[in-house]
Amino acid sequence: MAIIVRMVEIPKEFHEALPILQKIEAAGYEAYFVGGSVRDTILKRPIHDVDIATSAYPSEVKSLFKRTVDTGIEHGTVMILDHGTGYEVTTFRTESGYQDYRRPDKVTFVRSLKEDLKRRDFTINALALAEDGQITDLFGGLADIRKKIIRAVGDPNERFNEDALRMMRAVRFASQLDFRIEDATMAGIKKHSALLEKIAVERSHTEFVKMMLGVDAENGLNIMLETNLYQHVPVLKDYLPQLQEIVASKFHLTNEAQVWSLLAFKFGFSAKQISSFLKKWKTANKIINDVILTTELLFSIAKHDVSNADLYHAGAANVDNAVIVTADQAKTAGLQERYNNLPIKNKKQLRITGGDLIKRGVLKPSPQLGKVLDYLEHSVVAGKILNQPENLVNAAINFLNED
Ligand SMILES: Nc1ccn([C@@H]2O[C@H](COP(=O)(O)OP(=O)(O)OP(=O)(O)O)[C@@H](O)[C@H]2O)c(=O)n1
Ligand SMILES: [Mg+2]
Repeated sequence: MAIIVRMVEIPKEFHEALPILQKIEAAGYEAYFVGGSVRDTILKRPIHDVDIATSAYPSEVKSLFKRTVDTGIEHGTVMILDHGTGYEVTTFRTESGYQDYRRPDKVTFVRSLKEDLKRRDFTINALALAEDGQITDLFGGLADIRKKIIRAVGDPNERFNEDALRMMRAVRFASQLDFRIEDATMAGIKKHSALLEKIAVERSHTEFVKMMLGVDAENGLNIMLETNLYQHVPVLKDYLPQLQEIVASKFHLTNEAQVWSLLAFKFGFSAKQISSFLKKWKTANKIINDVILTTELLFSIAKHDVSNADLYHAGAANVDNAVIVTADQAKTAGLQERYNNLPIKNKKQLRITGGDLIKRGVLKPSPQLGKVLDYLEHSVVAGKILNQPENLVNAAINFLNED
């Protein structure tokens, strides 16, 4: 049955898991490495999760090993802890139902590798690697990797109806791997783009961010526009001209905060708009905060008017973010150095405390105290007062006298 196209050397990331495959095979079943790790092996890309598929049923897998955990038993996944850090082994399966466009109503365990590979999303993800280095390629995945093509396994319409997230995965792989999406697959995405709305925002979020961080993100974003996928994720549909502008620019982002900051800046969003935008995308609060600070700094950079207070307020990480998003050395020259040379980086570095001011009799405990400390903080950052206890005390006294 198997069309064996190629032998590869088993990468070191798989070595620890080899005894698992050998044990399953010694018991008379089949076992393979599958999924993204096989694709990445051939592409010589770093391997993260190692997935194993087998013809043995979950109960049979469990009987072969001492320590197992039912991590996803209802869809056939058992984690094996006998060898190394723990590996997930999933029984070959077919899926049916998909009434909600995201998960099958029914999973059927099968003994045939072919049936298992047939239900996978793209040919490049439908390869199986045996313990001896043989690759089973039933759908032309190896040729597609060589030609840098993302092609649905079988009928793209069926694949996208089964799981609409796969449309975002296609775009993400196009960007991450610098691949082209094959015509029928592309047509399938155009036709079914609206199904993306059935998918939990968190899942689209993950794929969107991975896409924007890929080597060919401009192309990924462009495919979202061409296929109308952008109309079926939160907020983007109202900003086509701005998105086209981003597509036409060159950007190389390195973290999630930068992704959202680039969009928020181009969309001209205020802090309040950023917050509402990113809540719709279910973004973590820490990221929202960084995006607000980075975007504010981006506006100052665009106006060629960056004060020390702006840099101080943004903080080191967001100064770096703004420099990367701006992607124009002429506009950001010296900003990071200016940040590093700020007299203080946060309020705690002020060489006087509220308690000190009270002890020295500058003022009594009162709401005034906070105002005085804010004034000292801002004046030190602006370079108007030296961060030395005596200078700070004198400045506090003057401030109170003027007030
Ligand atoms: N919607 C999906 C998700 C996954 N898969 C299959 O399950 C494998 C593992 O899925 P996952 O780890 O989510 O993706 P990877 O392709 O491994 O990509 P990554 O490198 O990002 O993990 C995929 O390769 C693919 O064969 C699928 O057919 N449809
Ligand atoms: Mg994976």
